Amino acid sequence: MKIASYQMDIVPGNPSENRKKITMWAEQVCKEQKPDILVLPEMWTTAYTLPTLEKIIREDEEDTESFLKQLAHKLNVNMVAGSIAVWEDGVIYNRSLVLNRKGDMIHTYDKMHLVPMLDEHLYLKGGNHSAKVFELDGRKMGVIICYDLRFPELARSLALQGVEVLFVVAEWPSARAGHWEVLQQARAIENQLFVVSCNRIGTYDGVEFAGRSMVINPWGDILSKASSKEEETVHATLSLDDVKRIRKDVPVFSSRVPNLY
Ligand SMILES: NC(=O)CCC(=O)C(=O)O
Repeated sequence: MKIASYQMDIVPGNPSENRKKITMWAEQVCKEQKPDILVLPEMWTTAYTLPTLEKIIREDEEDTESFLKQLAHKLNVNMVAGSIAVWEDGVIYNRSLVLNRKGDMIHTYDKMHLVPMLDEHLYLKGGNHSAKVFELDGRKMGVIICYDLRFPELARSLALQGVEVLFVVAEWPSARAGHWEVLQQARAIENQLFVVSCNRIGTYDGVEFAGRSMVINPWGDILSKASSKEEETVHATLSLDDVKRIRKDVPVFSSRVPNLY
């Protein structure tokens, strides 16, 4: 299974420019590499333009969900389309979207842990539905959003639902870049699954973002990793049978004693 993760800079508060960037990138990467899954970062239509987010979303002249459906269908590619700010019933959610090759929206997830360090809780509402598994090309996967990475219980609950690939879509700041790398490896090792991340680069409102998007195998090895400052695509081919093999060699799941903790 071939992955292409787009470590991009985001034009703040300008959904149409960001849609254009993604169209150009997706068309090129699909033509040259023929990936099975494209991955985008967190809040890629707007960046963290939190105080003006509602205005930006309401004035956006195109529906991003329809845009993504058309793109996935046209390119015959699955998309873990990062997350976007969605205005619904008077509140804003940070919502992750997943589409299959036919352009069907097969999964959504609203970020449940809002990040206090970026004041997200002052402007957004946290999701109150548990994270669920989705299937792309017949394999079980899950997606979490940025700060969610700090909560091992969430990744474990997805692993227990059978997830083999965990996507982490992010706008993770450089100030905590060390945590970004180690936590991804920890989630991959403890849950014996692939971790595929997509972080943004660039700076907004004085915050510099860390890049370093990566793909990690279920043993914890980094298969592919982007730089900290450049727009680039992280490519990797996932051998999904490694999940079963590693879980057999180190049988963590059958050694658990959840009644004791
Ligand atoms: N966008 C985010 O959720 C950032 C998370 C973060 O800065 C951290 O966990 O540290």
